[in-house]
Amino acid sequence: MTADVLSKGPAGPPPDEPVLRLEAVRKTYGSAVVLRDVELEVPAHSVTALIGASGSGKSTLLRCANLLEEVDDGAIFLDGEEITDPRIDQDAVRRRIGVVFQAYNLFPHMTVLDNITLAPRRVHKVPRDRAEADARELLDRLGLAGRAGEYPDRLSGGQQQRVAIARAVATRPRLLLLDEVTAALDPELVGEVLAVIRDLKDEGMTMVIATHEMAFARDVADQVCFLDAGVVLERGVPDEVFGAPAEPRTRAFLRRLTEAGRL
Ligand SMILES: Nc1ncnc2c1ncn2[C@@H]1O[C@H](COP(=O)(O)OP(=O)(O)OP(=O)(O)O)[C@@H](O)[C@H]1O
Repeated sequence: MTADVLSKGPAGPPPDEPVLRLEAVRKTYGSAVVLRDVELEVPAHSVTALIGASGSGKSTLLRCANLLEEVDDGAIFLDGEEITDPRIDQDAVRRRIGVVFQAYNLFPHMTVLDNITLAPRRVHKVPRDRAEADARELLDRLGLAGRAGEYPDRLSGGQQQRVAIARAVATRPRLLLLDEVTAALDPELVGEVLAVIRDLKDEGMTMVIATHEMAFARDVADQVCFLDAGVVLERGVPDEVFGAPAEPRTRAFLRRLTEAGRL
């Protein structure tokens, strides 16, 4: 898919406007500062990987971007529109952002097909026939053809997570946020989920991915941001951040991973 196909025409944002932009974002929980002056730009059709130790603020950043958390200071823009403006219609913003978490959060009493078509039909008012045809096509692409009528508990963790990703992209979001989507999976199921994310990248989906899968981040990301205690300490293309990190704390983080056999 080309940028032309996805652009919003004359009324849309300027072509060089990042899909997501964070300006001096600060987030606290009580007296703890969890995000500190975070700046981030996510260009259209690019993948940003957020890496960093547990507790460094990766999930919080994603939750702020999706307005699940209120920022204390700074501003967040989606296609150039400030979404942290209190006058904004938050539901309308969330309709433009897909989110997938570590826990798949599928509705257990609904079939795979109903899980995927619920938001397109109820929220986006897509007619049932159309929503179901789109969902079946998606399932096909994600290697889940024939699973439409199953209930989630009949599927493996990897299959459930692929359904969760299908559900998130069924509404054709402008931006997809993925938070540790392989963390709950058995190691042998991780690859199938990562393959799906790689396919979405190839189709031009703009994504921000919080991950502990360093090899994947290095392989799939256009930009890697290393978070350390709520600060984006280092950012760059994967070869810079992984190959020649400038900051001692990035080097120490990567060394720990190497020693643990995870890099
Ligand atoms: N709702 C909350 N209330 C209070 N503190 C919170 C809350 N959510 C997160 N925190 C704290 O904010 C900090 C950042 O957490 P966050 O989940 O964003 O880190 P993370 O980098 O995503 O970690 P992980 O890799 O383990 O998922 C942590 O110290 C965490 O304890």
